[in-house]
Amino acid sequence: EEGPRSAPRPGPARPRYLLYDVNPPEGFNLRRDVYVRIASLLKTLLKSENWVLVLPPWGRLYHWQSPDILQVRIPWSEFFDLPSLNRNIPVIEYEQFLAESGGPFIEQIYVLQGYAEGWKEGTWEEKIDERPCIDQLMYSKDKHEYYRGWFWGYEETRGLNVSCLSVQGSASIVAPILLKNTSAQSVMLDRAENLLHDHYGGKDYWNTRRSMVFAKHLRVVGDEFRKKYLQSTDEADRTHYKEDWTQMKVKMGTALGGPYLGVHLRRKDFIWGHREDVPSLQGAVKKIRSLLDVHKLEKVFVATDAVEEEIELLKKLLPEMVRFEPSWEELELYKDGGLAVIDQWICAHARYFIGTSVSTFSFRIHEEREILGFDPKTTYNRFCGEKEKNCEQPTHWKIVY
Ligand SMILES: C[C@@H]1O[C@H](OP(=O)(O)OP(=O)(O)OC[C@H]2O[C@@H](n3cnc4c(=O)[nH]c(N)nc43)[C@H](O)[C@@H]2O)[C@@H](O)[C@H](O)[C@@H]1O
Repeated sequence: EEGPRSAPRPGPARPRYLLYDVNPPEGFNLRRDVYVRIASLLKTLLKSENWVLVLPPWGRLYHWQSPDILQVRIPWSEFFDLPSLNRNIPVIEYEQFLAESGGPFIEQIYVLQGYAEGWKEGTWEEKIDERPCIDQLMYSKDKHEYYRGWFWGYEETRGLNVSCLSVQGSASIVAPILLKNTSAQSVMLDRAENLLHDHYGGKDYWNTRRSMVFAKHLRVVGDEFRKKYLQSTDEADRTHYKEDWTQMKVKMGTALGGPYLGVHLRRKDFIWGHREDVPSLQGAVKKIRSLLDVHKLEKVFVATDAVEEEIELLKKLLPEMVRFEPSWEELELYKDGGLAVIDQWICAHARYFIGTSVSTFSFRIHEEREILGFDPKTTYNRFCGEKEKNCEQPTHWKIVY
């Protein structure tokens, strides 16, 4: 058999486990980006040893504020298709790690941090060193000398060793430390967002990104909504999807998209900071109306995290807007993460898309549309703030196969 699935795994039969976590305030779609960085580290490790990536359970995210539902210890399979991830790199869920490794212990934890002294201007160099911890540790020793920590809400998990690594560089810079400086069977990198991409926008980047296929049950919900409320089907829209991402390679400009405008309107913390690059609701609606006109579209699908008051105002300003409004049962079933996926999936299938400045939620929609084969002109668009002088549009990151 050919392809990444059959890639040989050198080394002993028993794998070593790589775990990671991200700074608590970071959101869902920033975390998806950190996964891509860690996946390229794992690819580097696999060149010399047998490693498996343990997927960090989702939960306790700042933005997941829906009341009355418990959103911790959520496995990746609730949002993503595990077989698809496994066609890129070997991954397992945390529960499987617990079962396989026989215990709640993570042998070595490295907390990644910057350099206390910063760096001198104009002298950027990649480096990594074991250093004293700068910030107060989020781990503490219990009476048995084991380390306790957040561990994704798994209260029985313990760390055996915790130390800090000052790092300035791309993900694979950690590889020599994992291969030579430690013999721990399981190693966790905390604050993994401190690592940069090995090669942003390159072939490995896109392979990993393409492997992050949304879970089928969420895609089905999005597809049914498109059909029912937006007259959008894959046949009519020329968005042909293959379940196996390794078999999918669409020529740019092939996809037409459904007869609607897709909008991602990020609010909450994006407006609380009074940022110049985010529009008022009136400004956004004005832009939406002009786009509907230019592209001769009648329907507009809006994905937003706006608070109830703002939604009410939006409804007044734009009565024809279509949104995915979950019932209580749907919310409980899909959770805030699943609703984000459904919104993104519907925006990804629109004839034309416009998003919010520097929101990773919008960036992930750009990528999804790039995978589906949309003309970049219909994708890399964002709202401008009313007072913004130089409203630069998002960069086109061309897919590489
Ligand atoms: C200020 C920064 O903002 C960054 O947010 P940004 O890139 O927009 O995007 P995310 O990292 O996804 O975080 C925003 C979260 O808010 C919710 N959300 C935002 N827009 C929508 C929407 O249209 N529909 C639905 N269903 N949910 C939405 C959702 O839970 C999403 O994961 C954070 O990642 C950083 O950690 C930091 O907080």
